[in-house]
Amino acid sequence: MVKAEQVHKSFGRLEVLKGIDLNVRPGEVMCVIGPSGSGKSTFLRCVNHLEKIDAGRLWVNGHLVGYREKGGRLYELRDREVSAQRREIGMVFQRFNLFPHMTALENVMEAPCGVKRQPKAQVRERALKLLDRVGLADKVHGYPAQLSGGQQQRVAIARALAMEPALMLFDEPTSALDPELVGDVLEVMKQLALDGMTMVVVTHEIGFAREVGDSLVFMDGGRVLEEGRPREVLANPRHPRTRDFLSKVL
Ligand SMILES: Nc1ncnc2c1ncn2[C@@H]1O[C@H](COP(=O)(O)OP(=O)(O)OP(=O)(O)O)[C@@H](O)[C@H]1O
Repeated sequence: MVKAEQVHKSFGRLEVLKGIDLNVRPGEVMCVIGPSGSGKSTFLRCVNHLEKIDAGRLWVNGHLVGYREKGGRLYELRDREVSAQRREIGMVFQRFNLFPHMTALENVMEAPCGVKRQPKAQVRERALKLLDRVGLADKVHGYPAQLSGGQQQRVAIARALAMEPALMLFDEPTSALDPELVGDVLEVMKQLALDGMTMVVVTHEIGFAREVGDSLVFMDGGRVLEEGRPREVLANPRHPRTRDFLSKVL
């Protein structure tokens, strides 16, 4: 589902990813932790075609990101090919990015996907089901300003799911929330994982990583310094930088 081989990415002279090797198999949940500026978001953005990698190879949902391989040569993808591949990926950000002038239902119905070509009644039906799935059946006509941060984030998750993605990316989805609202969002994410969704989750929620993650990755300085089963990494971090980081967040 996601396979990174020696992925490098720089912004000008700042090298942000310095040879990332990672593998997320179908149905797996990979949680990524690490200090601020370690390259976690940049990696997710590369997976979602929002940034171009400088070197290495990155496969997402079976496609080589950004390129088509033919006869041993690489050809850059056209915009519509990139769009088609991006529709197989749902992404949820720290900030919910909802349209403020649209209700929860309208926000989910607006999801950028092939669904748009379906009859409106069908799109609406599906959006209602998704809002029910994230526990917001009674809030479908609420505007973002009338919803709590946690409810807005659950609308954002429903909107990402409307594309029927094969892969969900979460970039610190609970960091902007008041502590008492975090649990509901994590519960929705846990349910998704139990339903078999493949997920990459950048998070500071160590409890979620321990309980739900199939693997835990520690990134620092643009490198993966440690990767393993969450319980093993958390109980017995091998790299001193992982140990140091965990001692601050646990
Ligand atoms: N578009 C950009 N242009 C220039 N520099 C960037 C850009 N995006 C990210 N960076 C820099 O790349 C580095 C890694 O940023 P990134 O957001 O990937 O880190 P992170 O581990 O997700 O951090 P945080 O936990 O604070 O979100 C930072 O130094 C950041 O300032």
